[in-house]
Amino acid sequence: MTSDGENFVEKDFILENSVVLPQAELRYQTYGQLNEAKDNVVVVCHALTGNASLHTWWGDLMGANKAFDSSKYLIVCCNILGSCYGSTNPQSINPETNTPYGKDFPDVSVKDTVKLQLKLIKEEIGASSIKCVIGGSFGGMQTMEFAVQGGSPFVRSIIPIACGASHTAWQIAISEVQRQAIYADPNWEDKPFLATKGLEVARQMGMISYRTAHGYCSKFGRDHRDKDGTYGSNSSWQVKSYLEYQGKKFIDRFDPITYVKMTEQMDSHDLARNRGSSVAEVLQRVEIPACVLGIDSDVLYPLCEQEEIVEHMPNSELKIIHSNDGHDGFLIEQDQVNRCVVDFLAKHE
Ligand SMILES: CC(=O)SCCNC(=O)CCNC(=O)[C@H](O)C(C)(C)COP(=O)(O)OP(=O)(O)OC[C@H]1O[C@@H](n2cnc3c(N)ncnc32)[C@H](O)[C@@H]1OP(=O)(O)O
Ligand SMILES: N[C@@H](CCO)C(=O)O
Repeated sequence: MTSDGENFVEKDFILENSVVLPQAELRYQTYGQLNEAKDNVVVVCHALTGNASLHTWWGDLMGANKAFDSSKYLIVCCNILGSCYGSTNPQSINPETNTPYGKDFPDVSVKDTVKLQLKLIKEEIGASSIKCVIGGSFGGMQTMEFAVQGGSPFVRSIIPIACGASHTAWQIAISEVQRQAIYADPNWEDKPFLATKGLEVARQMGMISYRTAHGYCSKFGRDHRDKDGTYGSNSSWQVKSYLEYQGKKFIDRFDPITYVKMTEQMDSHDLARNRGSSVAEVLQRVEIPACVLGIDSDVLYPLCEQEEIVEHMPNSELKIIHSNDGHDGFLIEQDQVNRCVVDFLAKHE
């Protein structure tokens, strides 16, 4: 049984920074049914621009005997608080002003998103425990946070993919230049939802960081549009055309303020913040089984970050996804991801 997507609503939701969201809505979609013991829930967390419709972006992992087998599990895919795919976000109406929040949308952290997702799983879904939490990139950050915040025995296992224990200076830098592109748009000051040129450029930068030199060179080479093969002022590199296309496509599904706020939310990722110990100590306390997936060509969240997690988490193993395509390998190499998830879930039935 598949839901069309529903919203979990929490009144007066207190954020980590003490700001209160009068109405915090979280979009989610379910596949399958809760068993009698209420312990067959698999939670899937999506990446930066993803959504709760799991089948639209990880479809090859769904079906009989695959990772997300809805005849065995109740699969719950949760949106991120602040995302423009159905949850409360900068376009939502601020009940205090009856106008969209816009830039006044409060800062939401990964801890806040997971706090709300945990409430959804406990109060609305009614799970007695979660069999496994799985996610890549920003979804991996939420997965790690589930393990720490949800704790054992409620969260029984995790599969974080292509992420680290905290957002590093490298990742913050890459987020920041994307935000700077948006701030440089002439509309950002007074009509920020219309700062779409900046958003296009931000997405183009993102699309470079999600891939590799090898991937770009083998896909586009030095091809340009001039049919006669000459290079001149009217020619356009194929890679330029690709990035422009990706930028244009993106502004139909995202807005500049949400992009700024969502990338800032990723930057908040730090398992150790306000937990009175180092990242290593926090990881050492996560004793549940964990299968940590890294992509060998990922330049954005390099393998050393997944190795660090496995070094400290006592019951974890590292599996490597082989790809020429870098960070987006978790979306592209679906067969490899599927195999790792199926094997891990079978081992920890
Ligand atoms: C887990 C999550 O939450 S993320 C949610 C899903 N993420 C996304 O959708 C992010 C955006 N999409 C992507 O990043 C990618 O499409 C992936 C990862 C899903 C798949 O990657 P790929 O199959 O390698 O697609 P690729 O990056 O080549 O893009 C293909 C598109 O570029 C277009 N394209 C390719 N070359 C060119 C070119 N030279 N000029 C113009 N356009 C081009 C294609 O026509 C195609 O268009 P379409 O998407 O409208 O069909
Ligand atoms: N392609 C992914 C990359 C970020 O992990 C997205 O757009 O969400």
